[in-house]
Amino acid sequence: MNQSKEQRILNFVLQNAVRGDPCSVMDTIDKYCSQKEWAMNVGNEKGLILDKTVEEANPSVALELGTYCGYSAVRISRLLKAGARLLTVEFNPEFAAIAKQMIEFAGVQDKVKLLEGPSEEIIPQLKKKYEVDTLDFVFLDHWKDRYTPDTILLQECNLLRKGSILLADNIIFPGAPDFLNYVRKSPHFKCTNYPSHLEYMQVEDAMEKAVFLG
Ligand SMILES: Nc1ncnc2c1ncn2[C@@H]1O[C@H](/C=C/CNC(=O)c2cc([N+](=O)[O-])cc(O)c2O)[C@@H](O)[C@H]1O
Ligand SMILES: [Mg+2]
Repeated sequence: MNQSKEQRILNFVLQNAVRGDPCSVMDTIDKYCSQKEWAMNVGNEKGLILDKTVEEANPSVALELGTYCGYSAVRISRLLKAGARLLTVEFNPEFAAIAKQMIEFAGVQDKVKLLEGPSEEIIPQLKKKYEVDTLDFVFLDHWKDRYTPDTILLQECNLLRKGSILLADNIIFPGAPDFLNYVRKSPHFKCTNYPSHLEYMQVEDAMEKAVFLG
């Protein structure tokens, strides 16, 4: 059975990146996806916005929705302080298996916990099953029509505290119009837009930061 694109990306990393070096893994994925096969990793341009936002949040507990191949899980976890952790959620078993290997190869497995399942089921389990009090940082990069319901669910589950930072990918392309409308109209969020470009393409995109005001 011929390999999936995601398997080809992982193999390229295993054969070309430096084991235990997160930057090498990120650069190798970016090289493959810009030169060989496009894939929906956040990429290096929007990745820098992600880096700055993670550094601003300096999270003890971070959540990512939509692990895919693990590119942003590696990107985020490499910046976490000692003892901090990233919980990343992925419901496609094939992608989860790829991401697990990517995270281990990068050497960040001690900081990352990959939770396999749909976000709508996992979010309500975070407090009791995964011993989360509140989330300091949330990266939204899963199906775009899930951004709003999951943001509401995070609030309903009391997982956000005053100052929790949400960062959403793909505000322009593919677009998350209902999410943008929701957070910008809500009195509970202070929003900032970061214009950028779609990963590996000369297409306009943007990220939106939404700080929870309590
Ligand atoms: N409710 C849920 N719970 C858990 N995992 C879930 C989930 N919904 C989706 N996922 C997973 O998150 C990833 C989806 C990303 C959608 N991004 C995209 O569709 C996307 C598309 C483009 N694009 O088309 O240019 C560019 C981008 O940067 C993109 O992020 C996949 O790995 C999928 O299995
Ligand atoms: Mg994305």
